[in-house]
Amino acid sequence: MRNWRGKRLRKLSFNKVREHIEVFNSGSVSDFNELQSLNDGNGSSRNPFEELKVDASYDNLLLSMEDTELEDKVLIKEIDEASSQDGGEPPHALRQEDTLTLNRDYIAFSDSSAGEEEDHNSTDDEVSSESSKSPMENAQPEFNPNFPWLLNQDHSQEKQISQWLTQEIKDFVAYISPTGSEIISRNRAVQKIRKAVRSLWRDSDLHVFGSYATDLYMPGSDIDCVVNSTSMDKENTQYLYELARHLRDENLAVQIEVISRTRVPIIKFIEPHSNLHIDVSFERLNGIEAARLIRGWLRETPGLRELVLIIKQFLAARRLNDVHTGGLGGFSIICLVYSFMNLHPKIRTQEIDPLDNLGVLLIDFFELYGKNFAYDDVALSFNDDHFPVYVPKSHWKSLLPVRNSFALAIQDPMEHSNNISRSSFNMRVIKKAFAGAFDLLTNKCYELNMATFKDRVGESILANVIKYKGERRDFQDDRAFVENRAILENEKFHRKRARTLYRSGKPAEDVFLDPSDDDLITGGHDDTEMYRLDEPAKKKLKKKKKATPTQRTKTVTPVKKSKQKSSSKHPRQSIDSLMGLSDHDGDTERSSVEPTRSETGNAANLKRATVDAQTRRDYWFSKGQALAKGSW
Ligand SMILES: Nc1ncnc2c1ncn2[C@@H]1O[C@H](COP(=O)(O)OP(=O)(O)OP(=O)(O)O)[C@@H](O)[C@H]1O
Ligand SMILES: [Mg+2]
Repeated sequence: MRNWRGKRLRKLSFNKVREHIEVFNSGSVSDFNELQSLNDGNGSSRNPFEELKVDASYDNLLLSMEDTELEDKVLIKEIDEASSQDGGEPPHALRQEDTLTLNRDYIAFSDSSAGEEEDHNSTDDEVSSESSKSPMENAQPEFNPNFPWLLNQDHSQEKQISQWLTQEIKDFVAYISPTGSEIISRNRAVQKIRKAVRSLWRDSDLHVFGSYATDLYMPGSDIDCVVNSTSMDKENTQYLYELARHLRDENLAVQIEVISRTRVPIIKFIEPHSNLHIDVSFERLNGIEAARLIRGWLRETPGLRELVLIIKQFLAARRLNDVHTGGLGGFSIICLVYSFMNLHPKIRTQEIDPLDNLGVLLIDFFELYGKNFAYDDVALSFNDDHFPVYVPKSHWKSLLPVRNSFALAIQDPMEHSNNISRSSFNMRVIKKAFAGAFDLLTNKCYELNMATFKDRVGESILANVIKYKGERRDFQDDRAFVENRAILENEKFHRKRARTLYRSGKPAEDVFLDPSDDDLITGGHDDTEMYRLDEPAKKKLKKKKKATPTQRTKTVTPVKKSKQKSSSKHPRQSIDSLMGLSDHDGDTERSSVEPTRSETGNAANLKRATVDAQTRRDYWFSKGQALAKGSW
C-alpha cells in the first residue's frame, strides 16, 4: 500500500517536485522564498541569545548554570539507584539482530505514525478534525515525543519542501546540542580523572580526544581519553589494573572494565558524579592528532557538524553505531560525511551553500551510501593534505585478502596502514538502512509537496528516519558561553608541541610534554572554575550567532550562491571535470582525485591509485539515470 502510494506520488509529482527541489538537479539556485517575511515576523521565535540578554547579566547565566548542575546531581543519584535496581542488563545480541537485520526499527517507526498518515491520506476529500482548524491555530506544535525537536516549531508553510527538511535538521541539532551544565559536567569529570592520573603517576598526563574534543558529541556520548607518560610503559596490563583500582578507590569510577588483550587496550568505566561513560587508552597520540584534524574539517566545512550529528543519531537509534556489533563508529561516520561533502560536485564548485541545503544533502548522502556506492571496489582514502579521495580497493594491498569484499574501507588519515572501518562487518544492514532512509525521506517529500498547506500542519519529515528517545531537552546550545576544556587543552597541547618540536628539531613522536606544565594542562584554571569568555569574545560570539540563523531564529534563508570563500585547496572547477566526465583527465582533476603520498610503507600501494575516468563516468551516469527514473 505504502509502496503503491509512493510510486503513484512519484509519477504524478516528479516534475513538480523537481521544480521545488531544484538544487538537486541544476545549478540554478536563485529562488526567493516568499515565506521568509512571514517567518521573520513570527513573534514566537525564541532566540536563546536574545533571551540571555533579557535574563540580565552574564553572571546570572553562570549562576543559573550552577543551579542546574546541582539539580543534575540529584537526578544522577536517582538514575544510579534506578540502574542498580534493574541490574544494568547488557543489550542482548540476538534480540538486537532480529530488529536490525530485518530493519524493523525504522519500519516500525513509520508504522507507528502510519495511523496518522492513513487518516491524513485516506481522507483526501474529507476534512479531518485537525485540518478543520486554521493552519495558524496549529502553527506552534506542542511537545511530541516522536519529534521533540519540533516543539513550538512549524515548517509546514515552507514553499520548498527541501527547506522544510533543512530547518528540521537545524531544529534537531539545536535540540541535542549541549547545555552549559552538560559542558561543565564533562569538564569537571575530565579534570578529576586527570588529577587522579597525575597523582598516581607523576610522569603521566591525560588528554581528551574523540567527539568531546571535536564538539561532535551527542548527549550520551562517551569521553575518550588517553594517558601518555615519559616512560611510555603504561599500556602494560599491570598498569591498567593499577589505574582502575586507583580510580575506583578515589570514587571516580564504577562499572569498570579492563580490556587488556586487544590491539588498543583500554579501561572503560562510568564516572559516577556525571554518569558519563569514559574510555581510557594508553600511550598513543593518534587520537589527539585526529581531534585537531577533525576540528579543522569542521571549520572549513559548514554543515559537517549538522550532518554528522544526524547520521550519528540515525545509526544510534538503530543500534548500528557500535563497532563491537559490526556497526559504524563515530570516526568512520565523520570520514564518510566529510568525504561526501568534499566530493559533492555542487559543494566543490560552490554552487550551493551547504548550510542552506542540509535537507537535500542528507537525502543525497543516503542515496550515495545506500544505493550507489561500490562497497566491493572502492575505498575511501586521504591524500597528504588529508583531503578525501576514492581509490580502487585493489590498490590498497594491505586490505587484502578481505573476508568480506562487501565491506567499507576507510583509510585512517592519521595512520595509513589502518582501515578504520574494518570492524564494521554489518555494512549490508547499514547500507539497507541508508537506502530505506532515502526512500522514506523522498516519499515523504513527494507526499508533502502534493499536500495542501492545511494538511501539512503537525507533520515532520525528519521523524520518518530519526528517533530521539532521550530525556526531554530545552534547546539550550550553550557552546558559545561555556568553553569546552577538552578543545582548549587540545589546542594548547598542539601549540606547545609545535614549539617544542621546533626547538628540539626532533620528530614529533619523540616529544613528550611535561605534565607539570600547568599552563599547558589546565590553562591556569582550577578544577572547579568555569570557563568564561571575556567580554569582547562574548560580543563577537553573539554577533556571530545573530549572523548565522540558528534553529530558534526561524529565519528562512533563500537558497543562494555559496558565500564561502574560495580556498586554494578547493579550487573552483567545472562539474564535468569533478565528475571525471571531461574528455581528458586533466591535471586539475587528477590532483583532486589522486593521492600524492610518497612511496613509504603501505602508502606505496596508494601511489597513483585512482578510480579511472570510466568508473567515475559510470557512477555519475547511473546516478543520472536514477534521477531520470524518478527514484530520486
Ligand atoms: N578504528 C579506529 N582506528 C583508529 N582510530 C580510531 C578508530 N576508531 C576510533 N578511533 C579514534 O578514537 C576517536 C574516537 O572514536 P569514536 O569512534 O569514539 O568517535 P567519536 O567521534 O568519539 O564518536 P562518539 O561520540 O560516537 O563516541 C577517533 O577520533 C579516533 O581518533
Ligand atoms: Mg567517542
